[in-house]
Order: sequence, then C-alpha cells, then structure tokens
Amino acid sequence: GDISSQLHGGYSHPLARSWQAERQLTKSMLIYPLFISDEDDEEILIPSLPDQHRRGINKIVPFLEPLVRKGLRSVILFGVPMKSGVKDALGTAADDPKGPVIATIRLLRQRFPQLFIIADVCLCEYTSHGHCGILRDDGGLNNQLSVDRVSDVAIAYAQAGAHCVAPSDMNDGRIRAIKLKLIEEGIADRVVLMSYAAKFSGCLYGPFRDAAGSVPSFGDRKCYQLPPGGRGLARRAIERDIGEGADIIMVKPANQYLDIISDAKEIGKNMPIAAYQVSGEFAMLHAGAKAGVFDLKAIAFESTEGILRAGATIVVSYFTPQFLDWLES
Ligand SMILES: NCC[C@H](CC(=O)O)[C@@H](CN)CCC(=O)O
Ligand SMILES: [Zn+2]
Repeated sequence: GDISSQLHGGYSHPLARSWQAERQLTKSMLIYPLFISDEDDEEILIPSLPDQHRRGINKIVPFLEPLVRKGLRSVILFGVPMKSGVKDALGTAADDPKGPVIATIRLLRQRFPQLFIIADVCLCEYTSHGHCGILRDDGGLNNQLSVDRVSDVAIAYAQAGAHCVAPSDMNDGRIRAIKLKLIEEGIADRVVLMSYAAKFSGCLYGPFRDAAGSVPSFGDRKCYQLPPGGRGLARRAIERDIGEGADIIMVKPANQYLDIISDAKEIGKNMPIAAYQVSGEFAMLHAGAKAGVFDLKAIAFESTEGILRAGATIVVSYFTPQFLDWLES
C-alpha cells in the first residue's frame, strides 16, 4: 500500500521505541512521601498502604540512608500526631516547634544536605474535626482563619529549613497568603511554593487517611476539594494559583486525572507540573498485581509513564524506593 501508512519501522527497535517518549522517567523526578509519627521510636507498617510505614524521628535516618545512596532526591513530609490530646480545633500542633515535622525538617537538612525537603502543609492531621482548615459554627470552613493558619504553618516549616512548602488544604487564596508571608519574612527567594492546585475530592485517599489519621470526623471535603467532573473549575484553580505565585502546579490524584495534567501543562506551559499518584491509586495497582491482573513493576512503569505523557515532570510516588532499584538496573 501507500508508504505513508507504514509506521512500524519508526519503532522497530527498543531504542527507537524509547525515543517516542517526550519525557523519560528519571530518579530526580520522584518525590517520596514520608509519614512522620510523634512517637519517636515508632516504625509501624500501614496495613492499607502496601510497603509504607509510619516512622518516628529516630527511625527516619536509618531508613533513608540507603535510599539517598541509591539516588533519592526528594521527600514530602506528612506529620502524624499519634499522641493523645494533641489535636484541637485550630490544628495547633501543626507548627509545634518540637512537633514531628519541624524536628524532622531540621534533622534531614543536617543529615542529608543534598535531599530536597518538601513539607506538606495542611491542618487535617492536627485538627480534632479532621478538616483541612478552621471551621465556622455551621461546619463549613472559615476561609480567612483557615488561610491565616495554613500560611502561618507554611512559614514555620520554611523557617525550619524546608526547601519547599506544598499546601494540600485547598482553601481559597492560601497560595497568595503564603507567598506574601514568605516575602514579608525575607525568605521568598529560597523557598519553592508548590501548589496542590487541582486536587479532587473522591474515593482515592482512603489508605492515606488511615495512615495519617486524617479522616474528617463529619461530612467530607466536597466543599473545598474539586468535584471530579470539574475540568473547567480545575483550569480556573490552576490559573488562579499561577497568578497567586505558585512555582509548581500539582494535580492530584494522577492516573484518574490525566486530562487535568495535560490541561495544567497547557496552562502552565512555562512551569513544571507535578502529579501525585495517591494512596488509593497505589493500593489499587498493588491489589491488581496481587490478583494477577498484571506484574507490579510493569504497571508501576506504565502508570507513571502515563503521568509523564500527560505532561508532568515531577511525580509524587509511593513506588519511589523500588524505582530507585528498577531505574538502576
Ligand atoms: N490534606 C489532605 C490530604 C490528602 C488526602 C485527603 O484529602 O485526606 C492527600 C495528602 N495531601 C492524600 C494523599 C494520598 O492519598 O496519598
Ligand atoms: Zn488536609
């Protein structure tokens, strides 16, 4: 037939096939989530999140040493207060100078100078009600109080030495508030502001909430995380956060939201786009592999390469430790 119908030759060799990808997965694209307990010697497997643990500050360095040696470049910290009586309506413990996140930021900065430390910023792990902000009497989020509090926590993490703060709260205007406070503190030039700009409500965060003890005590997050059908709303949230000063835009979840990642890349064409393969997506892949649907390593690569194909060059992945081995070989 007509030679123009012949495409097979262009991908007839493994190297030619790899050349078809616009972006190749490398170790430096990967961010590894860590759950930091306030029980210093704890190291507990998280049943619903395969291969992941909640660790106290005394267990973090020995765990990270081999990973850093293998090329781990970045971690994102989630504080998990396990001690009783810590949580309150304001999430006061979030920026406790002796709390797990601030202590771990300081420790990791000192122990692993090359490691890029990202602090997730939210209140849901620290509030008695489990919501990502401060509540009004009617149970909704008080936007001003929530934004004031979230931005204060972000500054505390930055002052403690976090290279990057990543507010996952989804309160309106928190990016602008954090950027302004970073400028006021004179540290805006040394802190990356990564916005969870398009973060959707839905059913894919269950294992994380088990791990972090951050299940809302009532209601849900549908009034502040985006509705899964809201593609235009996500585009508006991305545009807003870019305008408010975000340095990196993150989309979350990832594999169920590849169109949003490509929208984010189109809108934020001049900036890096991150995506978070969340706990439910990760656990689902493990369940599929366990059920014999596919090989775990194969689906880890195929799902992550799909996230890159959509336009992300930064991936928050619970597969990171294995990728450090798989990308080596
Ligand atoms: N701050 C919200 C945490 C949020 C899940 C939730 O809505 O509870 C994510 C963490 N940023 C969950 C991440 C995950 O499921 O892996
Ligand atoms: Zn939250």
